[in-house]
Amino acid sequence: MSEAAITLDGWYCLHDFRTINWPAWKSISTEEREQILAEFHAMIEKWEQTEAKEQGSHVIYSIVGQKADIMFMLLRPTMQELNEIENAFNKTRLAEFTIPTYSYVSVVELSNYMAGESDGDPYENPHVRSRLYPTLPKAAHVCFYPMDKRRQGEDNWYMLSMDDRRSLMRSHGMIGRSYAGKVKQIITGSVGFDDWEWGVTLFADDVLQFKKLVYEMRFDEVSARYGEFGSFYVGNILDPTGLSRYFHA
Ligand code: VOV
Repeated sequence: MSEAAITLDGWYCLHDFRTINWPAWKSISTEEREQILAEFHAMIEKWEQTEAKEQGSHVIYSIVGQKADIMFMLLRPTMQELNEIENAFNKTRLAEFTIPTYSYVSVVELSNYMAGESDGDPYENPHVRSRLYPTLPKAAHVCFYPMDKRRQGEDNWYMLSMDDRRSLMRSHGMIGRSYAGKVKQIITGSVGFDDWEWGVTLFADDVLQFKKLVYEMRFDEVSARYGEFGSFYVGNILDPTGLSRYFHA
């Protein structure tokens, strides 16, 4: 048996995709819409308080194309809290005008492929902590997709030695690092939680950098040979003002 990678696991993560029932939303009065949005904004204020206390984080994006209209990405210390938020949203009036379209459950993950020698508990290391328990960037754009590492015939990631995987991941990391300041990645592990092995969430102010990064990685062995990918979702940030504009009928 190959040596398993050791993961460090941080906050639990829910990507919640909804489609808006625009005809139903437009059919109600302006006054009713305002009441519904006030209830929704009050819920977001609570999320903001949680984020300010560094007990979780969230972002909301408008999704481009027909796979979904809106995405909530939520980070919380426990799976229970994620579920409570999901249920609380489902009980708001606004949820009556949304149709769940896709969701992804995972946990922020760091693997030990690039870990250097360092003493002590990594969970006490401030740099590691900032990656495991991140405040999500409020970047202009997001790109989300789930992925697996292939297990087919000669191309079985899970049969490679630790040294081989480490060397492949080093090359991956070098490409990633050349996008420093342009793209920020949050890798969430979902083995045992959802249908794919990882969720990849990328943040950038220049949307074209997603295409450049993902394309460049396609030629790198770890993606070219071992990467399998699900559907891609790309979106534009919705801050509180943007949200009000978004729901303005
Ligand atoms: C901004 C770019 C960027 C950077 C800097 C970066 C760096 C790194 C490092 C250093 C490491 C390993 C240690 C750790 O930190 O966990 C990883 C790990 C990982 N990555 Fe990555 N990645 C990036 C970006 C990046 C992208 C775009 C993708 C999708 C691949 C593609 O082809 O579409 C990806 C995937 C992953 C995955 C699935 C893992 C876990 C693999 C495993 O088997 O455990 N990643 N990644």
